[in-house]
Amino acid sequence: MTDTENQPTNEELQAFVDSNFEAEGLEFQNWDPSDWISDPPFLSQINNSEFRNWGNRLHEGWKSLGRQIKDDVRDNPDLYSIVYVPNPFIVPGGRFRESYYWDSYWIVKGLLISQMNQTVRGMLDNFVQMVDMYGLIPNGGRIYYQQRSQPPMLIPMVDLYVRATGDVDFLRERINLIEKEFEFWLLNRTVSVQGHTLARYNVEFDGPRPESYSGKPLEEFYVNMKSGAESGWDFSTRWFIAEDGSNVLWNEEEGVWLDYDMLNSRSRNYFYASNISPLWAECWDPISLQNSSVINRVLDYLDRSQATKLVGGIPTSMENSGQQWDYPNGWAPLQHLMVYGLENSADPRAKALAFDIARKWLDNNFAAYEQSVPNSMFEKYDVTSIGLPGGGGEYDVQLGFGWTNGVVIDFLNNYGDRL
Ligand SMILES: OC[C@H]1O[C@H](O[C@H]2O[C@H](CO)[C@@H](O)[C@H](O)[C@H]2O)[C@H](O)[C@@H](O)[C@@H]1O
Repeated sequence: MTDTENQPTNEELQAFVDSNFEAEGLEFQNWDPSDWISDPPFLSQINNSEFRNWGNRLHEGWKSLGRQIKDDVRDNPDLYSIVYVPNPFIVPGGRFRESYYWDSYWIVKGLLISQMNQTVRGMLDNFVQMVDMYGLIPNGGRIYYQQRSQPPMLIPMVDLYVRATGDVDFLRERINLIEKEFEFWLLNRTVSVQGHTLARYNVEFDGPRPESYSGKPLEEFYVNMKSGAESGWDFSTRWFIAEDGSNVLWNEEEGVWLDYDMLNSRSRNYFYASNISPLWAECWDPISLQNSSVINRVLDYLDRSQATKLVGGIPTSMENSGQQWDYPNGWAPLQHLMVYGLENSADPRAKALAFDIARKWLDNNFAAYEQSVPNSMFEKYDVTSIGLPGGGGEYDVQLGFGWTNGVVIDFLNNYGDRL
């Protein structure tokens, strides 16, 4: 910096990086998962032979997305940006070469169907260790992600694991740290609205996101950007209109849960695929919301929104902003939340819609897989067509792809006998 009077050119910066940093990926060693089996039982339940072969390829894909951190990172952590964790894990893929917190829920879902229980156990232990080290689970497994988390999925992940394996001792032995993560959210990410406690994403650190430096010197801007990233929806018009915020979220006029604008004390009437996530989380109050009518009202809302009419799945929003968490992109986790929110309601009309969304999503992902060379799974898809990856935002669409593969394996497992 002295040589360049604190004004290095891009070329000088690149030359410094090349001569002082190792190439990417050298923090890992080979890993051959010992719990990987050929021909896991879920494949035999898939009637369509093309889908069965595809499911098999995705099951094989866990090996190429698996990573084990080498011992030198443990011994010399200051030389690396990756957070040392002892157990192997599955990464999303592409530019995302570390573990990601909320992505792992859908990865775990797929791994359990692939019967890779030991891998899941290790991944959960890694997360529990991060809670112990940092008091929260960082957005991703890099030291520069320590200031913020992502949608809190540790408890749902442990729930998936314990239900699949019956390993209650695992939970018993780690319950204190699992509770510690829950307390982090209660203490640091809640606000009181109309006498209710609401959770929100809120990262009160200034400075730009370290992984995506842009140089705009505005503290509030940075806090908003990081809070958006903590939501996992970086970025979307959902965060650009006003601040985001049971009963406070339920909107009686629309018949659905909406984001809440705390500045203006009112609902924000925009379609987001997350609007029906209370159905998935089963956290709505059947008594005050009159159980029987809620599902019908939500189905009518979805019908009016037009979001269920697109050929390739559910869009993230209906705003075409050029951001990646907006129309016309569909993301695997949002399809999954929508499908199981509807499926678990046990209402016949809702279950039919759940199947329709799952089928459209599979058709879209499969066509894109078949049409790409080499055959690829994508981070997101365009849901206004069949067979095209999504786009927009601050980086090119990534291939791999952890949560996409997990959701496809889950849909094939659940609906494969009807496809
Ligand atoms: O699939 C991994 C994650 O990918 C996106 O976000 C990540 O990249 C952003 C840009 O570098 C970064 O700001 C963010 O914090 C990362 O998580 C996606 O938006 C995430 O939902 C996803 O977990």
